[in-house]
Amino acid sequence: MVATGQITFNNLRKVFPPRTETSSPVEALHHVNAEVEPGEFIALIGPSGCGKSTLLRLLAGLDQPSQGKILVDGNLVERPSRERGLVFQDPTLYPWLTIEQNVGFGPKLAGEYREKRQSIHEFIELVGLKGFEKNYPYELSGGMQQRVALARTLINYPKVLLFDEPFGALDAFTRMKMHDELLKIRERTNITMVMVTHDVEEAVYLADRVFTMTPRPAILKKIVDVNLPRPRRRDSTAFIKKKEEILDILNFTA
Ligand SMILES: Nc1ncnc2c1ncn2[C@@H]1O[C@H](COP(=O)(O)OP(=O)(O)OP(=O)(O)O)[C@@H](O)[C@H]1O
Repeated sequence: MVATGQITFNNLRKVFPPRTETSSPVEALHHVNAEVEPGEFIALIGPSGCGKSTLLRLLAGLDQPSQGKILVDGNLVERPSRERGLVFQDPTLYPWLTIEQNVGFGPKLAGEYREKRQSIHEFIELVGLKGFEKNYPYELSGGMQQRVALARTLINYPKVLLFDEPFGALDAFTRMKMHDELLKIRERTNITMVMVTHDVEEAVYLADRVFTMTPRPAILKKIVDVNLPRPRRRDSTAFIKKKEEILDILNFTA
């Protein structure tokens, strides 16, 4: 099987035009160059407003770079595609549809519901929601709703999964559980994952490499290889050292 989900950021720059006649253009990304290997887990971390979401939106094809380009498996990213699934902090499920119908919504629109019926159930099981197929979103906890959002994206068999602070609204215990679920899904699917996070611990727990970004205009300051064996222990000396290394790069004292 050919490994897919390789990403190239090539001299990427994004400048937003001035909002008013007296304001200046905002340079959100300044010549970002990087490669992501198929199946890699990348965390993007940096201060608020530094351009992390902008980078993710460009990768999703929701916006266009001012200069440079993004390639996925050698193909130019020009528009959104089911090959690049996006998961936000807010799961935005359809409240009037059951879990099964939410996950099957995309396939239904594409006229593929019958072919994908089995996959819909497999993905619901994969995210740990077997038995909740007929429930409605309001009957689920925040963490469970986020799992539905994940299953709804996975049903498209994306090559790349993009996360914008997906667990930011969850309590600490649920978040830790979701981390392990996500790593299990990655092991099973080998999908490349790119996650924007504010949480250094989350980045070190999940990622193979952490891209640290500077304040505006965001440049990739340093790429940190996490290089810790899995499963990772949050209380191990090596884990704590890695967190400190990243906090140092971001100019925070640990
Ligand atoms: N559509 C837009 N028009 C003008 N400026 C924008 C637009 N989108 C983002 N920006 C600006 O670009 C900069 C980067 O924004 P971005 O949302 O990417 O930051 P971020 O690192 O994700 O922030 P946070 O961590 O707070 O979510 C900010 O200064 C923001 O105000």
